[in-house]
Amino acid sequence: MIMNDIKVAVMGSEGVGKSALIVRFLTRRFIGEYASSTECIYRKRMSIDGRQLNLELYDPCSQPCEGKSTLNEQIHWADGFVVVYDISDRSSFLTATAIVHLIRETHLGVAKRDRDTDSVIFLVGNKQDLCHVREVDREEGQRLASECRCQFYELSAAEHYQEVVLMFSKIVRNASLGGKAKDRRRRPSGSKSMAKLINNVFGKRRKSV
Ligand SMILES: Nc1nc2c(ncn2[C@@H]2O[C@H](COP(=O)(O)OP(=O)(O)OP(=O)(O)O)[C@@H](O)[C@H]2O)c(=O)[nH]1
Repeated sequence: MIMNDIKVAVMGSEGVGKSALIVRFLTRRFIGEYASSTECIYRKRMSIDGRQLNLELYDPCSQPCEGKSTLNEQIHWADGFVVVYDISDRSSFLTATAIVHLIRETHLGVAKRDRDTDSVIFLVGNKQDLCHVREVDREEGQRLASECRCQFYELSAAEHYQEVVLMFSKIVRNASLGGKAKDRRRRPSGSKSMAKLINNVFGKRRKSV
């Protein structure tokens, strides 16, 4: 049986809940405090539309660490992108905006050949359960998604399970359909973190919940 490798990068500024979303998807659990001091790739075997897929999920670490990949390397590596912000943190939305634009720019050349690129960038407003301290309106997320031709979700890794699973399943399916059995690219590796630079530019603020 032919196995397809699907690579999905989960991106966004520190503390938006990237690890929480991934862990929710992979284990069904919400793990509140999750120590992630290294970037890592999670692997999962999935069956989508009767096809067997090997999913690789890339979870960057926001702290500087040895051998960390750059945002550009992550973008080149991945077939699909989940760009996460925290609806209660406006600066994380600015970071997500910058990342989405960077992905669009990087993939523009590819997009001419491959029209499916639009369906492989998912913009996710996480921590929907914190809507009483919301700083980013749902409409703003929707607007960015339609401007940049991404799919849009508001979710809560803390409270939703089905929605999180559906979101990941959908991006894996879309990435596998767009897949022109990509010439396998290198794994993310490198030294400088573009994510860090973007965070610095927008001046991030860590919020306790
Ligand atoms: N209320 C609420 N808190 C959440 C949610 N998702 C994550 N958190 C909390 O947000 C904090 C950061 O979550 P992480 O999953 O570590 O975020 P991250 O984006 O992986 O962060 P880094 O690894 O530092 O990049 C933790 O305290 C989580 O418990 C959510 O949906 N709702």
